[in-house]
Amino acid sequence: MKFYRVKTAEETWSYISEQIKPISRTTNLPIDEALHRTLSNDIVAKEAVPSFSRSTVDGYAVRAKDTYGASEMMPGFLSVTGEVKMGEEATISLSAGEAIYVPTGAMIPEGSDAVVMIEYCEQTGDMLQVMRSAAPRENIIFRGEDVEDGEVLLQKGHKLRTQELGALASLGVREVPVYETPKIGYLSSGDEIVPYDQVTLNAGEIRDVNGLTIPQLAKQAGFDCIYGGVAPDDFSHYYEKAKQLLDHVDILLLSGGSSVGEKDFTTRVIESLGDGEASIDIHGISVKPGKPTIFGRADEKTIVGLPGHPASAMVIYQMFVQPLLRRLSGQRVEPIRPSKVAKVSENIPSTPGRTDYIRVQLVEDEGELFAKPILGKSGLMKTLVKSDGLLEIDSKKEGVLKGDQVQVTLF
Ligand SMILES: Nc1nc2c(c(=O)[nH]1)N[C@H]1C(S)=C(S)[C@@H](COP(=O)(O)OP(=O)(O)OC[C@H]3O[C@@H](n4cnc5c(N)ncnc54)[C@H](O)[C@@H]3O)O[C@H]1N2
Ligand code: MOO
Repeated sequence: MKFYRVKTAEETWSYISEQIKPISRTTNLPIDEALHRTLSNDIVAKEAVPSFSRSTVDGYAVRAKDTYGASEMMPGFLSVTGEVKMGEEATISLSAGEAIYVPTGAMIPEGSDAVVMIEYCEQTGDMLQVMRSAAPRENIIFRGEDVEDGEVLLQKGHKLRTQELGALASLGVREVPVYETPKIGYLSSGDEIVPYDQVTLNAGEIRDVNGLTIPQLAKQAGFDCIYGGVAPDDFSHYYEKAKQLLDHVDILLLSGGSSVGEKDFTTRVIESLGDGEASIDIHGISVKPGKPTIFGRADEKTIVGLPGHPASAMVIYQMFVQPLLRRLSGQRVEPIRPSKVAKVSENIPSTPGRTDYIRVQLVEDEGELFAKPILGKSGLMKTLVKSDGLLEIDSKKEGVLKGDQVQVTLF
């Protein structure tokens, strides 16, 4: 038995962005409940923001050209004809040679195209001395300068952060159409795996580490994840557990049994799931760690077979499952991952043709940041405990050299 349909890391990302479609269910949510959700439609502004031109300073609204040449030595003289009150309409308009007092945020009167700050003015009775010239548009936010009426403010697929919610609030949008969050199911497999809260172990048993780490990573990214327990290395029991879970979720994550051993049933389980078509699209990614990873589909739902080794499962989750979940939740663009630039502390060889994810610790030395490889087998959790992030060595390289500058993707 061999791996088949092995893909490179790049081919796997293309598969995710091209073959995986966002889940179709959408809902409308009040904006104060829509943080981190993804828009399922464009948001078109139905009004301009701001709806009136307003001053950004406390000062005098003027016609810019009336102030040209004004300086402390040669002030310009204007006559003050009134003031605009906060939150009220500017009822008077401004003519040549006139100035009207405006506080910060107040409406700019008709006829004015600039505001001179009070620091550069001196008012005596109705007479204003202006000691600095103002350029047209200076100190004014114009009507529609933030958002124009009819403008597409946000596009379908945009993930809503606090600043987007603020922009929606300014527009008076109270509800937004968003994709439903994909429901995730997670199931561990292996005769040796016991629940992680089991106090004593019998010979040969190990605790379900992935059953804790993977649902926690999903939770940290804002997804709900149903934990399905542990399936034994027995096709029909494994199949039954997976089938039950699949009925309630949009995506199923299976851990273990993804390799090519006699008891590695994950491929067969995926192929048998679903009432209609089921397929294995990827079996093996040319990466280290985590080569025995599976991407398949059954009943138009995505199923991922994660490698059993805990460090491999976490790396594959970070590099491939997380983008897959974002894609399923309708996100259009890949967000920028938090990363740090560091120098490699020692030569790290790698095999061309395979993308390596090296677990690294970031160490500061005399003001410089170094990426120190934490080498070790992918069954060892402590390699991840000691690490701050992953250094990717792409498949064309034979490694990185001591002193090379690299980007470390942080956990
Ligand atoms: N003949 C080959 N054998 C293996 C290959 C290969 O290419 N040819 N690949 C190796 C690599 S690399 C990995 S990674 C593993 C992945 O195998 P599986 O996905 O089939 O995982 P298992 O065999 O079920 O488990 C591997 C290892 O991890 C432990 N494990 C499994 N599940 C959990 C869990 N939920 N929590 C903690 N630990 C878990 C399991 O006990 C095994 O020790 O295959 C290699 N073999
Ligand atoms: O691909 Mo495995 O995860 O290296 O141990």
